[in-house]
Amino acid sequence: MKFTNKDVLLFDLDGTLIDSVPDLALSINQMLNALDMTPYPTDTIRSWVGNGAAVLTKRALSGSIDIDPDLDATYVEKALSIFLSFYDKNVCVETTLYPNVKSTLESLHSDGYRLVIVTNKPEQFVRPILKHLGLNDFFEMVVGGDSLPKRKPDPMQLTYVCETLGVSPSSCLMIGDSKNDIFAATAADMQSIGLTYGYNHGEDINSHGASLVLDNFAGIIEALVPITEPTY
Ligand SMILES: O=C(O)COP(=O)(O)O
Ligand SMILES: [Mg+2]
Repeated sequence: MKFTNKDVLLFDLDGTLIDSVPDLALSINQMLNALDMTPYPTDTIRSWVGNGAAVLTKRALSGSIDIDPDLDATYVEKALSIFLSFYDKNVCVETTLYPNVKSTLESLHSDGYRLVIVTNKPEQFVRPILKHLGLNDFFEMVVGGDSLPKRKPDPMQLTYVCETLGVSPSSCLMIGDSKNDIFAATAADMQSIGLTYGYNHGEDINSHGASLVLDNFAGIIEALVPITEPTY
């Protein structure tokens, strides 16, 4: 599978560019500890990541990916604000880049692709993490999970990128580790690449209809037919 005529590459963040679970798990467990609740193993928390901070908090309070419908809204608000304040202090302590991410983004950027982050993570954390890991200058735009009324798997963030940059969905490619990324791309009429090494709630990324599935981030370069200068 090769992609042609792609100008804009939309990247998911957590589970795609960065392994942020160590810092997320630490902050979730600090929050649970502050509320006198039992902490969870990192692997359990990993399977809850991908739908934004509020959903992660509700899953942690429920002790399950399936949110307890009887959670008290005021209690959730309090827990979320505790989680966010702990995460704010530990946003990039043990977070790492996945293999080949930096070199691949560098190459795509210098080849003239326009690079955008579309994440469900709250926007306030995104640029600080990108700066810390030396990726910030590659991205001309960041859309967070709280930047708009809806987030992935809704297509709103992706459509917003198209409108803001003045491009059509057919000239964009969404790249992510979770079904939320693939479903959002499909709903926005965009092609997509799924990456196998991320979180995806323990599910197989092959089963969600991605245009292509890759094991290695560096494979993105080979999957793209290079943008060529117009010939006169
Ligand atoms: O739920 C999160 O915060 C992670 O979001 P992402 O995988 O869309 O970057
Ligand atoms: Mg992700």
